Amino acid sequence: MEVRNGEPFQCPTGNQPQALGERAEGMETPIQVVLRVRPMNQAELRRGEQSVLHCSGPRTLRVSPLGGGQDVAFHFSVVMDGARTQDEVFQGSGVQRLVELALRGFSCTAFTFGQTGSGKTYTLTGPSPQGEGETVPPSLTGLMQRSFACLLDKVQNVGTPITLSASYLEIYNEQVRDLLSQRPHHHLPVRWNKTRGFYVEKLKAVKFGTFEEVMELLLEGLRRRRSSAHSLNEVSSRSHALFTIHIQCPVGCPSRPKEQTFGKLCFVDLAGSEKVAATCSRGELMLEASNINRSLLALGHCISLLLDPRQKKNHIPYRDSKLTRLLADSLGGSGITLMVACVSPSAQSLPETLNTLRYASRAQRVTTRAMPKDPLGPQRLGLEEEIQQLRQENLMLKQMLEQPLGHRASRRKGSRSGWAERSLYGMLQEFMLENQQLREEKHQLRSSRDCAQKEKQVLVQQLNELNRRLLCSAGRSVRCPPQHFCSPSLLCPCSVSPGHCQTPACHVLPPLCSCHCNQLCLLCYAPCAGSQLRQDQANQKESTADLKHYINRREGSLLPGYLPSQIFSELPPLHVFGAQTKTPWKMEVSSPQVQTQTIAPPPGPNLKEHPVKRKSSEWAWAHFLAETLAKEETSGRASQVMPSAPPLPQGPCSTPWRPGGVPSASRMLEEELEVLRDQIDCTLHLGQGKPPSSQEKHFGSGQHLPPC
Ligand SMILES: Nc1ncnc2c1ncn2[C@@H]1O[C@H](COP(=O)(O)OP(=O)(O)OP(=O)(O)O)[C@@H](O)[C@H]1O
Repeated sequence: MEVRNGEPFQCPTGNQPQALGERAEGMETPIQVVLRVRPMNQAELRRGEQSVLHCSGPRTLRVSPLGGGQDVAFHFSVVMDGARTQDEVFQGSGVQRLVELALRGFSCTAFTFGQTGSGKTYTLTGPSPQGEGETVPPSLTGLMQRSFACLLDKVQNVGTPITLSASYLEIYNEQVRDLLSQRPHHHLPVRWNKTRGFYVEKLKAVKFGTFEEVMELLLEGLRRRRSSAHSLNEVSSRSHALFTIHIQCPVGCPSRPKEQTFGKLCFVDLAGSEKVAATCSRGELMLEASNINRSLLALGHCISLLLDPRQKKNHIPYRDSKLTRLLADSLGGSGITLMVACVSPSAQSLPETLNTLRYASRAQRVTTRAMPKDPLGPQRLGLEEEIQQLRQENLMLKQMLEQPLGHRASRRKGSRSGWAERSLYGMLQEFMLENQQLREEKHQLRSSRDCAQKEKQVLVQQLNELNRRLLCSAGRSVRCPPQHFCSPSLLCPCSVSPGHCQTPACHVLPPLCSCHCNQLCLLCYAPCAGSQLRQDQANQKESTADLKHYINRREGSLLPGYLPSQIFSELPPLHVFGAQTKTPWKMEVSSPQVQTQTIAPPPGPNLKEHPVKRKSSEWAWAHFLAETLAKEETSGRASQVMPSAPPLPQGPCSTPWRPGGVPSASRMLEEELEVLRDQIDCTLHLGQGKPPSSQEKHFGSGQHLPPC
C-alpha cells in the first residue's frame, strides 16, 4: 500500500461511491462529492510556490495552514491528488454508476466547481485543443467523453432500441443560450411546469447513436462556448455550461421491463469563482466575473438551505439565478448528483481553495430523493381520474338503456322533475338508438323494394315472351327481321314496320271514343303516326291519365258479360301478311272501308314504364286475335284469306321458314288454328290466374320462359 505524508494511501479505483443510487428508490440519497487536486502548473512552479494540500487517504484531504499550525482535514467520498490520471478519475469518481442509473430512468447530474483555473474543464473534457482541428489525445479525454463511450457501450448491450439525444446550453451573463443552435446568441427563456419542473424553452435536442455523433455535438458546443484569457487561466470559461443526454428506454428494457423510462445524464461545467483583483479583470471580463460569482453565490445559498430539513420543506430560492433553476432537481429534487470539486494545491490559491472545500463539504450533506424520471406522471394521474369518471358515466348510461322503452317514455311524459332528471347525454343516447333502429328499418325496406323490382322485371320479361309467342303464333307466316327475331321485348308490328312515317297509323281496332287514347297503338301505346297525340307527345305535354283512360276503356271491353263480338263486329277481317309479301310486318285489313295500315313506330324505352298497361293490352290483343280467328274460321272466310296469306311454317316460329308447295291449305290452317288456340289459352290461363296446363307447370315464378 502506498504511503503519503506518513499515512497509508489507497488509490481510489472502481465505483468508490457505492452509496450512489444503491439506496431504495425514494429514499434520501446524499450528494456524492469527489475532490480532485490538480498538479502545480508551470506558472506556479516558476514562482516556487508550495503545495498546501495533502491527500492523507482515499477520502481525506489535509490542508496545511500558511505560516504553520495544525492541519485541517476534509473528508469526501473520494479524494484524488494531482498524480491521478484522467482514467483513474473516471474509474474512481463513480460516473459509471451515474450512467447506469440514467439508463434506469434516473435524472443524474455530474458537475464540477472550484475557483478559476482549478481544472474543472480539464476534468470534464480534457485539455483545450492546442489548435484548429486538433483533438484531445484519448488518454487525456475527460469524464464526458469516457461517459459517452460507456453509455453507448451499455446501450448496445441492452438489446432494446434506446433513443438518445443531446442538448448543450450555456448560461452567460444570466442568459441561456443554445450551443447547438445556429444562432447561439439567441436567448432562451427558462420556464417551469408541473410535469417537467424547470426547463429551457425551445432548446434544441439532437439525436445521436454513435460516439462520433455525440462527440461532434460536444465539440460544436465547446467551440461556441464563451471563453477568455486572464491572469490565472489562458482559456477561462466565462459561462456555466450544461451538456445533457436524454435517454428514452421503451417498455421491455431489462432495467424496467414494465414501463417506459426517460433517464437524463447531465454534465455541468461551472464557471470558476474568481477574485476580480486576482484575475485583473476589466470591462466585459469583470461583468462576466460578477455574474459568475453571483450565480455561484445563489447556488451556495440553496445548498446551505437544503442542509436544513425544515427549510428544505419550505422554500428554496432556486429562482434567484438561472443556474439554480436548472440545477434545482439535481440539488433538492429527485435526481442523483455527483460533484467534482477541483482545487489548486498552490498556497497562493489557498483562500479560494478553502472556500471550495467548505462549499463541497456542505454540498455532500445535501440529500435528494432519487426517483426515476417519469415526465408523464402527472398526466397519467389526470388520465386515470378521467377514466374513472368515464367509467361511472358509462355505467349510468348502460342502466338507462337497459330500462324498458315504455318506462322511459312514461318518464319522459311524466313530471317536470322527471324531464329534468334526464341529462342531455341521456337524450343523445336515446336519439342515437332510435336513429339506429330507423336506419335498420330503412335498410329492410330498401332491400324488399329491390326484391320487388327484380320480381317485376322477371314478370315483365315473361309477359314479353308470351307476347312474342302470341305474335309469332298470330303471324306465323311473317318472317321476323333477324335483328328483332330474338329480342326479349315485345315485337309489336309497330316496332319493325319500315316506312311508318309515310304510311297511315297502325290502328287495328276501331276508335271507341274520341279522346286521345284512340290515337295510340293498341300494342305498344305509341302514338300513331300522324296523330294529334303523337304531336302532343313530341311536345311532352301528354299526361299519363290519357293512357290510363285508354287502358280502362280497352280492358272494359274484356270484362265478363261484355261480348267481344260487340267490339269485333265493327272490325274488318284481319289478314296477316307473311314472308311472301314485300312488306312482311304490314297488317292488312280486308274491309273495304279500312285501308291497309302500317303499324306505328316503336315506342322505345317507354315500353317498360307501363308494365301493367302493357299487360292489359296484351290480353286485349290476345282476345282480339282469338276472336278474329274464330270469326274467320266460323264464317268460312278462311278460304278467302288464304289466297293472300302465306303458307304456314311447320314447327316453332324459330324454325326457318321454307317456301315451297302447300300439301293441303285447309288442313294446315286447321292445325295452325289449333296451335294458336292452345297458345292463347295457355296465355290466358297464366294471365288470369287460372291453373296452368300441364305444359305450363314447369315455368316457376321468376323464371324465364323457354323459347317458343
Ligand atoms: N489534472 C490536471 N493535469 C494537468 N493539467 C491540468 C489539470 N487540471 C488542469 N490543468 C490545466 O490547468 C489549466 C486550467 O485548467 P481549466 O481550464 O480546466 O480550469 P478551469 O477550472 O476550467 O478554469 P475556468 O474556470 O477559468 O474555466 C489548463 O491549462 C489545464 O490544462
